[in-house]
Amino acid sequence: MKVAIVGASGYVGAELTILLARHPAITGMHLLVSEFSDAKGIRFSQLYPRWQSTSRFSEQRLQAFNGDWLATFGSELDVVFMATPHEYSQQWASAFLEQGVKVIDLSGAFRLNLAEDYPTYYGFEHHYPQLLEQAVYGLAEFNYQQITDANLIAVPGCYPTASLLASKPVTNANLQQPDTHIIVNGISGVSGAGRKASLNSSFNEVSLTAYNVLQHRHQPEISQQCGHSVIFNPHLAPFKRGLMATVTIHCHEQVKTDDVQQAFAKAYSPVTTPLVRVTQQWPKIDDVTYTPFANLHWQYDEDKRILVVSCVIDNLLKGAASQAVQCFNLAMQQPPGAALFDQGVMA
Ligand SMILES: NC(=O)C1=CN([C@@H]2O[C@H](COP(=O)(O)OP(=O)(O)OC[C@H]3O[C@@H](n4cnc5c(N)ncnc54)[C@H](OP(=O)(O)O)[C@@H]3O)[C@@H](O)[C@H]2O)C=CC1
Ligand SMILES: CC(=O)N[C@@H](CCC(=O)OP(=O)(O)O)C(=O)O
Repeated sequence: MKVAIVGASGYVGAELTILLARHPAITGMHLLVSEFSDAKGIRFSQLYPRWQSTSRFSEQRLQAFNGDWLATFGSELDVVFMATPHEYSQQWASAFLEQGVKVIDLSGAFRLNLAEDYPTYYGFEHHYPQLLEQAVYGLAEFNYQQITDANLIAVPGCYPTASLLASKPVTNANLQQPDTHIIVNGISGVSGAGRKASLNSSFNEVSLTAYNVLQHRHQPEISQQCGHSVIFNPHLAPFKRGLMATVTIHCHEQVKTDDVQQAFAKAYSPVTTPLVRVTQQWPKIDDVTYTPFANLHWQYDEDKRILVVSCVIDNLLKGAASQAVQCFNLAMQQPPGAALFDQGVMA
């Protein structure tokens, strides 16, 4: 199969380049950047020397992407991965779909159901409401059937991935008290903000802080996918990679510890969902960085009917690139662990 990665110079695109190079079914890969990118024409390994001589496509040059490129090379592609800004993904996805290319988009351009939410949460008008209807949400552990049949896959955001892995077993089993909010406290490393320089993500400026409280674009995404009202408090922390979401859920009066146990056992098992591990202790970010795994642990107070679930992921892998590869494997009828793990161990 032949694939392209648009945004291959960015953090997420670079992780994808390395993961997909390990994929046995991929025979060709185009690495693309924006038309006026500083990275245009240079080799991937010059930008990311860590991968020099270690990966199949790392000596390839980054090419400028535009309409001419698409007209010349689009028809030879099976799948395009868009690791680009939201507005840019929104603008280009339909052109790939028209050429018969499956689109796996890692931005937020196709994650929300309603076009009218885009100006509020993303700051632009959405011009493709029909694609919002068509897009399948790529949370692989829950939407595997729809992903298998999809042409346009919206890979979840990093915070929503950890938040939903923690909360969906509970909301799918209807254990939550209806007239309450699910409260999500999220903490992300700085790579969550992407590679581009900005004052807020510069080394001397970052110190643990809440940000975008009550207005972050991931709040409607989490709420839409778990079907319950959510309060989302994101925090930025001074480490490079990794993300934790700790979720507090008020359960209804019939809920016992056994019900919670059964809800998580139904959602996750080492055989059917090997990338999600329910652990015996509270998970740490270092348990999962540089891996495609999500680790989670929960505790329930039967008297107060309060359930707390904490989930950790690598924001660039399970929160983006490796989850996109899970979607690729489902959509292209590949083994679920291809390029990701072999019997539970990183490939
Ligand atoms: N970082 C994270 O933890 C996560 C990020 N995401 C999403 O993934 C996407 C990529 O994020 P990330 O890698 O962090 O961001 P980066 O800023 O690191 O990379 C962005 C990439 O997009 C390219 N790009 C920018 N503008 C254009 C354009 N007009 N045309 C074509 N390419 C363009 C850049 O290339 P160049 O500037 O060289 O042209 C670069 O390769 C974003 O939508 C982000 O929201 C999703 C989940 C997690
Ligand atoms: C630390 C940090 O800045 N994180 C990013 C989230 C990155 C991500 O996963 O989200 P999208 O794909 O929705 O952009 C933020 O809060 O905007």
